[in-house]
Amino acid sequence: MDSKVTIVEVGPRDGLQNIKNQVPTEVKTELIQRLYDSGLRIIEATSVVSPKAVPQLKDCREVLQSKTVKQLAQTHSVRLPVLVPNIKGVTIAHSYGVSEVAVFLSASEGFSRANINCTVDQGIARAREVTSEAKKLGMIVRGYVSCIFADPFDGPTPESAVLRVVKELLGMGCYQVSLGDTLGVGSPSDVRKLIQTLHDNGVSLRHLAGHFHDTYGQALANVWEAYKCGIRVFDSSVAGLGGCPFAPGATGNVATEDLVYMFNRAGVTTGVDLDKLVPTGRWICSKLGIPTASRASAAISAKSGKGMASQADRNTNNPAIRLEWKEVSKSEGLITHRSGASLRITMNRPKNGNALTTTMIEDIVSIFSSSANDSTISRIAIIGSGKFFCTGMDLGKSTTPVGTGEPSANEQYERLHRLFETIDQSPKVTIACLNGPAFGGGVGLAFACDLRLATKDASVMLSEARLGLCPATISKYVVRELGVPFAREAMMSARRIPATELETKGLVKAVASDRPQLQSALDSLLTELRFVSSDALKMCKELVRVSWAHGGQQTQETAIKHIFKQMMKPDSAGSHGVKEFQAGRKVDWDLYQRGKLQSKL
Ligand SMILES: CC(C)(COP(=O)([O-])OP(=O)([O-])OC[C@H]1O[C@@H](n2cnc3c(N)ncnc32)[C@H](O)[C@@H]1OP(=O)([O-])[O-])[C@@H](O)C(=O)NCCC(=O)NCCSC(=O)C[C@@](C)(O)CC(=O)[O-]
Repeated sequence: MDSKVTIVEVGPRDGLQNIKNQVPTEVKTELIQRLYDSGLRIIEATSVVSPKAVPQLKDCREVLQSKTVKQLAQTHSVRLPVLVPNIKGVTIAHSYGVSEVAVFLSASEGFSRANINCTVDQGIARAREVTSEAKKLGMIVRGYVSCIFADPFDGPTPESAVLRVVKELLGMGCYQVSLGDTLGVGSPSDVRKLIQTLHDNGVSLRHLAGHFHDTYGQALANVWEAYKCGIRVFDSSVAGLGGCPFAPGATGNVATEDLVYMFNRAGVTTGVDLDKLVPTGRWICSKLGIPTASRASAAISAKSGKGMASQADRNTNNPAIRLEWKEVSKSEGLITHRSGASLRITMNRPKNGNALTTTMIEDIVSIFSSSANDSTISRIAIIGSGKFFCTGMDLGKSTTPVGTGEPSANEQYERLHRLFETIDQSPKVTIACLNGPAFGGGVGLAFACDLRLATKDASVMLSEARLGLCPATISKYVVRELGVPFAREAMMSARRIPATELETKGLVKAVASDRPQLQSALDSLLTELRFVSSDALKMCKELVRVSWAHGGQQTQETAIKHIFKQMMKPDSAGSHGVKEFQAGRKVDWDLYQRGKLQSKL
């Protein structure tokens, strides 16, 4: 078997075409450069299609005339094909000096109509025209056939339909046809059967490429099977990005990193440097704010300790997620800032590890209580200043009530109970930002909150037993969040549990490399949360609370029914959200809330 394969990197086109938020042109061109630097030598740069159909790639002209693309094209060491659907696309591409285009057809009617607004026959006629024009202009043309195994609207695709389109594309002058499992539903046995049929009907395998999406986790296996059948060219996308806006439910392409890893292990040359490609995948994911879909990349990053950095990078590199915070109050040991509908409480006794004094406890309770009825506030974060998040109750000689007997013990119990219960019962989204270690009551603060972010140096320690105490008032929240076995072990060992361990167990949402990145991760999370309704989250919190406390009992059923009725009301957030969904609009719930309040004034 030939021990060399060619990879057609489709990340900048297929990978990005379905991303909702507009990716800046500079990011797209930097991605192309980085892919080139990783050794990829065929990179589909963009598509020149209707900006209404694919708004994400509406900056195709800017990409094509960018310094990066122009310089790369001049080196003649890389091919930068561009996807075009019609003569307009070829003409535009040609005017920007493009020397290779790709035409695309569907083997099935439903997807053809959705994707290019015509029947398969009309698509073939259009592709013939496009190919002929492109060749006249001196370009080479690649062909794609989509939906080789199934169509999202029509169901399974007959092999005869694929054969027909492949033959048409080759007949009109495409030098190669890429077989697209657009839905990502095929498995290796389907791949073998189809390739066999094409081969038996006179299609040379030298003219075929594989393009496998990974919806059912079969993409890499499909590549391997196609390779064993004799295919030597594969399309893939860095970090497994991608998906077609017209193929609902389909996920990204096979990840280039996984492909390279697999072929490297098999001694098959790809020309790609995995050590450079993996950071490229991490980088683009950080820019898009999404995790990688590449298993190889995740494993390699974890091994080199880069996984956490990538999480942090993902939260800091995006300039759009820096929020403006304004100080709104300051008291002994606490500073409160506000940004829109979010509050951030900073425990500010760094010299004492932010140990909780009576005043601090009362002030925290007061902030949470007053915001509970304030519909202009949707989210509350709590963070520490200095090295520690919070070292728990103040155990100073003159301040601690430990060992002082009944009346002060009762007072302290009431105070702590009120603190944790007020946070736990808050109808707002509550977020603990562990900027450093938390001990005892500090751990309680963290686990009475809904969500947690942490720096990599943060940790939690239920240190009480070392002092002859036990995590009494906080046990309610700690046991609920940690689960019985882990909570028992954490209490009994009184050991330091690092943020990374908490992250692995899903107890911390993200780990940042340092404090500035923690702040950035918080800003990013708060921004994400604007797009979920605070009313809906209040109901979600209630559902979780009731299933924890009364799971399987009538109380739970009654509460669910009550929440369900609230949700279905004509003036509910749900009623607005569903209408906006039907109109194809994404709701910024902070703006919605503000509008609602203004209309009441
Ligand atoms: C095919 C059309 C154009 C038909 O769209 P249409 O609405 O039938 O045709 P139209 O000619 O009336 O064009 C509509 C508007 O688009 C403009 N337009 C028209 N063409 C272009 C062009 N080239 N560049 C820029 N603008 C263009 C045109 O000027 C007009 O603008 P308006 O007058 O309304 O302002 C449209 O449906 C379309 O652009 N579809 C693109 C679909 C697409 O890009 N899908 C994703 C790629 S395919 C894929 O991902 C699968 C693949 C390849 O990866 C393999 C696999 O996995 O299967």
